[in-house]
Formats: sequence, C-alpha cells, structure tokens
Amino acid sequence: MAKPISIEVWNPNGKYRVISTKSMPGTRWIKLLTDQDCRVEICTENKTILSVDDILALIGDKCDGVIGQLTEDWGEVLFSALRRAGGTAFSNMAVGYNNVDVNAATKYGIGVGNTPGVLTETTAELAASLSLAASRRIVEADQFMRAGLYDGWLPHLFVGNLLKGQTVGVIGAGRIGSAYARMMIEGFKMNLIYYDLYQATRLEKFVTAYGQFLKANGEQPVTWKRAATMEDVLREADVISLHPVLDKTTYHLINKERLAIMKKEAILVNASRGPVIDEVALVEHLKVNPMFRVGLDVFEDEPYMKPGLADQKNAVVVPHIASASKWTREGMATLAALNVLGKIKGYPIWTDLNRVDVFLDENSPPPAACPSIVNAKQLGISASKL
Ligand SMILES: NC(=O)c1ccc[n+]([C@@H]2O[C@H](COP(=O)([O-])OP(=O)(O)OC[C@H]3O[C@@H](n4cnc5c(N)ncnc54)[C@H](O)[C@@H]3O)[C@@H](O)[C@H]2O)c1
Ligand SMILES: O=C(O)[C@H](O)CO
Repeated sequence: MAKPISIEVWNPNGKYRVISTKSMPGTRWIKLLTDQDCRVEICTENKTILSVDDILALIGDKCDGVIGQLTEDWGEVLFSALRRAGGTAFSNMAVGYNNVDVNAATKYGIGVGNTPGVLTETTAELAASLSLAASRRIVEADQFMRAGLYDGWLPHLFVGNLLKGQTVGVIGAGRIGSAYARMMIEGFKMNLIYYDLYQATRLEKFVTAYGQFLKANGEQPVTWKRAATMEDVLREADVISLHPVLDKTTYHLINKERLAIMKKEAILVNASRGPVIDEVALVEHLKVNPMFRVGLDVFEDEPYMKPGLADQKNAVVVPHIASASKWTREGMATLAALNVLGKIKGYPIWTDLNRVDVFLDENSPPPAACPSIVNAKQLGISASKL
C-alpha cells in the first residue's frame, strides 16, 4: 500500500476535490476555490520534488482537479489515474509546460492549464538582472569584498562590459523575450537583433518609435533587426538572452558549434529552460574563454549543475527564481486555481492573454472563464465572449 501523504484541508465538505501538490503563495487562490464549493487539499509533505507515486497517492480514487508544479512528471500514468478518479482538470503553476504530456491529457479529456502573462515582466527583470550581474561582474566583486581582498581602487579592478550602444540579441521574442528586449533598449539604449519563428511586430514598432524619440532629442537612435538565422544573432550580439519555449526544436539550441561563433566577450543569459543550452559544452566554453560570461537561472539537469560549472567565475547562477516576485507568484497561483475551477465548472476559455489582469484584481470577482488551457481547442472548449 502506498505511504500516506500529509495534507492540509480547506473546506472539508466541498463538493469538488481539488489538490495542490505544493503550498502556493497567497490565500486568494484558496478562497476562490472554496467559495465555489471545492474542498482544497494542499500537500504538506516535506519533500521538494514529488514523485509520480507520491502524486498517485494524493489523487486517490476521487479527485476532480490538480494544481501541479513544473518539477513533476505529468504524463500517461498521472493523467490516466486522474481520469479514473473522475478528474477533468489540471494546471501547471507555470507558463512553461514541457513537463506535461499534453497529448496524454487530451486523450483522457483533461484540460492542461498554464499561467502566461502574470510572470512576463518579473521574468524579464531577472534576465535583465543576470545581464547586468554578468556584464559588470557583480557576484565576483561581491565575493572579493566579503573575502576581505579589497585594499584600494585600481584601474584594472573588475573591469566589465558597457551595455550602452551595444547590441542585445533575443532568441524567442515572445512575451518575455519582448519585455526583456524593451528593458535593455529603454534602460541602456542598446540596439536589437532578434530571432523568432514569428515576426515580433509590436516590439519592432516600439523600437522604431523609441529610436525616433531619441533622434528628436539629439541622441543616437536605437535600431532593430529581425535576423534570418539564429547564427546571425549569435555572431552580432554583445548580450544574448534566451526566451523560447522548450521543445524538440529548441533542445540544445546553444551547442558547442554555436558557442564558437559568439563574440569572445559576449554575455549569454538563460531564464527559459536549462536544456536549451548544452551545459557540458557551455562549461568547456567558459573554461577556455574567461571573458565570455553567462547568467543562468535554469539548468539542464535541474536541480544539479553539470560538473565544473560551479567553479567558473565567469558564470552567475541562481536557482530558477525568474518568476519569484510576490505579486507574480500569487498571481500564478490564482491563474492555476482558476484554470482548474473553470474546467471543472465547464467555463469557456479566456481569449486575450494580454488581459489576464482581470483575473488578478483582488477587489472584484474573476470572470467566469478559464484563464489559459493549452489544449482548449482539442477538447472543444468554447471561447469566452466576456
Ligand atoms: N526561468 C523561469 O522562471 C521562467 C519563467 C517564465 C517562463 N519561463 C520559460 O520561458 C518560456 C517563454 O515564455 P513566454 O511567456 O515568453 O512564452 P511565449 O510563447 O510568449 O514566447 C516563446 C517564444 O519562443 C518562440 N519560439 C518557439 N520555438 C522557437 C525556435 N525554435 N526558435 C526561436 N524561437 C522560438 C515562439 O515563437 C515565441 O515567440 C516558457 O515556455 C518557459 O519555459 C521560465
Ligand atoms: O515556466 C515558468 O512559469 C517558470 O519556469 C516558473 O516561473
């Protein structure tokens, strides 16, 4: 028999049993569910990553919906168990859903929710922070101070890269990539080169208008270019930030050959998913190119780093915290809960992901819609008219 899993229960007499595999920030998400007749069970097991067996034990034989995490493996085994337990709803508390087998969920009629929009600016801000930390060697300099090694100003001490007037490269200019590009362009007057499968029209218009504004004020205008190939970005840019989804087209997008064509003093930032970079190749590249720097929020074998990475002074590493602002994390919890609630209640799908704010307003009830269900079309969920 499976080991019992410890849980905290809200609204024990609720009609719909909804599980959250982790405690999530804020309480609004719990209230939204309990107000709508859900019994909410939050896993309190003292274990960072739950196994498939742990989650099977949580689902049990009656469960209407689950809010899960990006560290969990949501595939055939869990979706078939959820279906057997009467469930129709699942949401990741994340925008990325590479940990989810959407086809398996669809096969069992289960909606897969995610949380786009609410983390765009927060994640872009972390990518910008990593760009600055790497270019100005902030972490190395901090460690030097704390080690008591500073004995006076020196002309060569921790010399880094100036961003102003340099070129920022964005690979994957979707919501987060575009927000990051704007920060680097507005903040540091960098020129843009980007690569995406689709044209980033709004971003292009913004850079054009900002360039005209600068020119009208007697300043050097910023420019943009949509690259025909990813290699063009890698060759031309001084700072390159990766923001694509992780799928088979982006696995090891940055490999040994592509690292070799980047500038020797380039800065590479990754706040997308670890496997977008071949991390073994990256460690080798960092070793032989001390002026090349990286800022990493995500890792190929998370939570582990590939051997040698931690020893590299030219790498700034943080533990997957790009979406970690209070507002964003509470918002992610709310969107995930509303995805599950909406699917259970048979609500239509929200169609304007640029307007997820309406679900986050504490002072008014959220629309009767599912904020974001990635397989809505396959499941025949209708579009909201709100
Ligand atoms: N580190 C974190 O905490 C964190 C936080 C949020 C999101 N993310 C990751 O960032 C990703 C992007 O989020 P988003 O909200 O901007 O999504 P998005 O869908 O708006 O943007 C992704 C972009 O990648 C582009 N793309 C897809 N395949 C590509 C390819 N082969 N080459 C180039 N571009 C390609 C798409 O066309 C799209 O424009 C998420 O899927 C998630 O994995 C990480
Ligand atoms: O995909 C996501 O949402 C992140 O990785 C967690 O914020």
